[in-house]
Amino acid sequence: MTDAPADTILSCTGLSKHFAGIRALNNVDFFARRGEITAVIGDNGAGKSTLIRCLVGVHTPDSGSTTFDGKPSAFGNPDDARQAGIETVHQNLALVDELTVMQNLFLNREIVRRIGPFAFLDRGAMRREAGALLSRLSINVPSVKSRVRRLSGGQRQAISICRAVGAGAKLVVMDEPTAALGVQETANVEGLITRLKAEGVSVILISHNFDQVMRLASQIWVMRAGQVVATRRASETSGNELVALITGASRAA
Ligand SMILES: Nc1ncnc2c1ncn2[C@@H]1O[C@H](COP(=O)(O)OP(=O)(O)OP(=O)(O)O)[C@@H](O)[C@H]1O
Repeated sequence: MTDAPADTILSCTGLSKHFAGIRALNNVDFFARRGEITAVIGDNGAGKSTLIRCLVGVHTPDSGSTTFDGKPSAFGNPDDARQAGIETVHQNLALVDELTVMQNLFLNREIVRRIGPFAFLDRGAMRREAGALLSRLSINVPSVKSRVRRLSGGQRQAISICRAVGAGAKLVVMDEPTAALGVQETANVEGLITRLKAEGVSVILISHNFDQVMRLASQIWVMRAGQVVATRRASETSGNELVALITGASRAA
């Protein structure tokens, strides 16, 4: 493959993974550059999610090596990846419906104030920080006190992404972030992804939406049957070429 460039934030070499007779990943080399949006595309079952899950500690690869932020990174579980600065925004959003926007943003990283031997949740500080984060990322929700179950799909997706940024992610991995959204909400979430990039956050985006990939990504990786079959700068490819690479009509590597 193309050698990983100096500004690589995450990479893997020779990554393989099988499940009970299915070779889901076969000797995959991949990299994502710092501060860029990197897309991974491919047909159903191509191995996109398995690749991402191996990179963020959900699956243990059978073989191969990975690096993150300049260091070897064999994450044993997603918490280790999170500690290192990788947040994953899943298709089935991990938000708690009955909690407020603020509570979701600070889930498992609540701000605590200590007075003598006592510890209190500092709701004022969390409200202020939540408000500042939403406004910095131009996310519109009725209030930080709104229950997440009252929000639209696009607002919920935005809160998930916002939580990743609030947690200090250097890299946010998104698996089909707009698959369930309408046109306007998709545009809002795409705007947010672009703002992450402007803030210097690196993004890996799995998407079936070619137009979206061409609009957002700088580098596009194409997978087929568990392998990377091509990688392209978005500026040097076209929707037609990507379709040909995905289906195997083009064998260019
Ligand atoms: N936990 C698992 N157990 C068994 N097989 C699995 C598991 N996860 C993935 N696979 C298989 O591995 C292959 C790659 O699946 P993967 O989900 O990575 O593809 P994908 O490109 O993300 O597809 P999609 O776009 O449909 O999500 C498929 O054949 C899939 O059925």
